[in-house]
Amino acid sequence: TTILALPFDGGVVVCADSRTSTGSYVANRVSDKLVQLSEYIYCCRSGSAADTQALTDYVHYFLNQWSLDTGRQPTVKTAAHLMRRLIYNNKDQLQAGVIVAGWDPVDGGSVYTITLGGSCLELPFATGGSGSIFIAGLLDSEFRPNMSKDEARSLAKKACAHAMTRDGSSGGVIRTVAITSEGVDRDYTGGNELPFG
Ligand SMILES: C#CCCCC(=O)N[C@@H](Cc1ccccc1)C(=O)N[C@@H](CC(C)C)B(O)O
Repeated sequence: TTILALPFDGGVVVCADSRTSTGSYVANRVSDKLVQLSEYIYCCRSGSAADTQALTDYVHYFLNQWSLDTGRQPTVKTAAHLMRRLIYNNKDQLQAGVIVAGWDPVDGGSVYTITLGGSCLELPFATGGSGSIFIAGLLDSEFRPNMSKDEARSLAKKACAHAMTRDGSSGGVIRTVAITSEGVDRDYTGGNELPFG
């Protein structure tokens, strides 16, 4: 997997490849690793498909319940710490490396990475999954705060494409979601490969 989250002026773009693998077999070449946790918050999944599906189901449920009780939207920080608690408290049974990112009126666009051990770090931008090692330097050199939405989306796709080329566990299409106060806007690049392509 290759996942990343890049804040920009007014929001954040999240990005992922679409490969689920079991060894060298590609179990799903069109997976969706970008999961909506609440109206303006998304989770980028890496690690065990099963564990991260269960974790995002729980956090989505908790945030939805909280919004129904309070009539408010949760902050990204709240979503990230809910996720962190679940991962930390079950660390011996989970394989989940996730990025929680989104927009809220308190902090604007923000990004939290949660490691396998359950530590939660807010970062200027984040990348994760097996493919992230190939693009750490590219992003260090090319990421700038306060880019435009289109600049951030283009950089995300460029970085993800390089990782998908080099990492055998990443591939398929490049999915992105741009999250701002106006809502969420999803797209994908690639696809239409021949069935054996
Ligand atoms: C189908 C099936 C069985 C396992 C599928 C399955 O979880 N694959 C994992 C790799 C993995 C992990 C832990 C145990 C085994 C196999 C996978 O592709 N993870 C990608 C992200 C998830 C969210 C799709 B990525 O991190 O490469």
